[in-house]
Amino acid sequence: MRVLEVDHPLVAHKLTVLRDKTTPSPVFRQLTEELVTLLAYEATRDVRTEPVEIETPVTRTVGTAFTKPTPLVVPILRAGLGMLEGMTKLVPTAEVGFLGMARNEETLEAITYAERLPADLTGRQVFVLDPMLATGGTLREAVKFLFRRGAADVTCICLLAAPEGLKVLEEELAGTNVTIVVASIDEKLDEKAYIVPGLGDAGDRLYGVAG
Ligand SMILES: O=P(O)(O)OC[C@H]1O[C@H](OP(=O)(O)OP(=O)(O)O)[C@H](O)[C@@H]1O
Ligand SMILES: O=c1cc[nH]c(=O)[nH]1
Ligand SMILES: [Mg+2]
Repeated sequence: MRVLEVDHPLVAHKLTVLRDKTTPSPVFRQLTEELVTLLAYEATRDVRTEPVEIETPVTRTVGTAFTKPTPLVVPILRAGLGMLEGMTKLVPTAEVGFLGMARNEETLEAITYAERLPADLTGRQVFVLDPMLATGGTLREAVKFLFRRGAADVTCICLLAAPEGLKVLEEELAGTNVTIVVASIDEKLDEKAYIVPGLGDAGDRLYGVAG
């Protein structure tokens, strides 16, 4: 497993506004999209491509195209949905599948309540979108599920990660082809397993408090 913390002033600035508790939902949604586009630029560095011959107005030349099947993007509902637009802007030909997962706030166990993915992911490159990597339980289950379906490699794009959650993933996903791309590795988790300093509940800040 590889972890890449993206160090860029634009990322740091947008993240600061995102963390601010006075930032309202519409701005939060816009900034999430913008941050994902910046992170996706780094996260897609190893996307599979092949040479393609094209004709410019001047001459024939060889360019670059995505290898088929194109990457599969998997936002983890709810909060990951806020990252989808930012990703598909950059990779418009990607296919999109969905995983609905929620962390039980008492047991901290992640449950899967929805799944809409191709049955066979053999050899596929998958990009998982989830803004928060806290205890790591949600991403651990999501990534294991994708490998069981045959995925070749999985890149997770997150806004924030806690060191505790990264440690869990390092241990449980050791030796697998997983990359975590994150805007910031924060300090720690608090007693409710929220990321500190964090940004609060990403799903609630994007979409309002869930019933
Ligand atoms: O690393 P973990 O400890 O598993 O926590 C991280 C998960 O918690 C949040 O989702 P949540 O369960 O709040 O669902 P939501 O997106 O519907 O708000 C977040 O979006 C992650 O999916
Ligand atoms: O800080 C956290 C932890 C889990 N989920 C969130 O949305 N925020
Ligand atoms: Mg939530």
